[in-house]
Amino acid sequence: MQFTKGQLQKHSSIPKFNFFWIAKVKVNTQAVLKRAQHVQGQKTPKKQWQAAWLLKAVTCIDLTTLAGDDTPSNIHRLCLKAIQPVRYDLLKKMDMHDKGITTAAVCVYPSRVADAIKLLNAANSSLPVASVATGFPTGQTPLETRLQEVHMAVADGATEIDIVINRMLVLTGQWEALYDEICQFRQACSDAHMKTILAIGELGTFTNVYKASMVAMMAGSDFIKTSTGKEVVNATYPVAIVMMRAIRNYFLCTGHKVGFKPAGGIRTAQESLVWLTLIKEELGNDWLCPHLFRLGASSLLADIERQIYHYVTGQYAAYHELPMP
Ligand SMILES: O=C[C@H](O)COP(=O)(O)O
Repeated sequence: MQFTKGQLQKHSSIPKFNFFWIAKVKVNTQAVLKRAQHVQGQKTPKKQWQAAWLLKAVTCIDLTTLAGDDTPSNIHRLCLKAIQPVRYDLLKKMDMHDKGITTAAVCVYPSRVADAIKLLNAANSSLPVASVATGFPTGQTPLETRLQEVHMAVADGATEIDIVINRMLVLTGQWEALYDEICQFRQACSDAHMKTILAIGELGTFTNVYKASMVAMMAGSDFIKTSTGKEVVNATYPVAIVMMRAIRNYFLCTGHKVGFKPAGGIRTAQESLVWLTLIKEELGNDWLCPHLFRLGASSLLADIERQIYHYVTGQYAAYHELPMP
């Protein structure tokens, strides 16, 4: 299940930096923590409803590999898994084999974009290739280098770019400079879908997370994303609530829907159900689709397929029965 270019929402004109939207913000930490605790304690769907939600989660995954030892061969295996994320016979038993279920995208380093494009073209697949860029994961390279990286990933065929923000600009309160930098990334992305990674584990406070979310959206991000997966703290529910409230407020102010991508440390099917519940409750059903919600994960799919196997067969799969990339 893929989205077309037409479904990707682009800001028709990038709104100007509006200091008023962030000037007096103060996040109520206790209220956020209480809400996060509540959502984790809620019951999640069971039986066939759980299986349906898990398939929905699969279609929202950016299947990721971001490792120093990535090679063309593991990128090829990743792409094949993204094209057929759940075993055909399991989908057939669920009568879902002809529904075009794929992950939302594959996500790789810029140097591996060409490998992914090559395999996907050979497999006649139009699955999007996302690439991290801008000095991922720290963003600590000169601006020119970061911009060049975006240009190169786009030139190699990435249609989605996951940029990282400059945390120094957040921690020193330089909001307008942060806006200017993200606007430059937006321009460099051209028609590519831009997901802005806040690296929430390094922003210090919930208030900074809210402000950075707002600035990233003002600068034309299609998605805001929690983390690189390389920080000590990655996707957490309290931070997600702060980011989702920023998305909601931005929508109320502008009428523009920005997507949300939690990433980093999401490994179990049960967690994916909590994420889907949270997005449904905080932002509504419109966000329950790959063009407004992604799960950035390298190993989540393995557990989801395992749970689907259990739902279909009543047994847990041995490792060799569900090969992973
Ligand atoms: O953007 C995706 C993350 O880097 C994946 O993190 P993970 O390996 O903890 O699933």
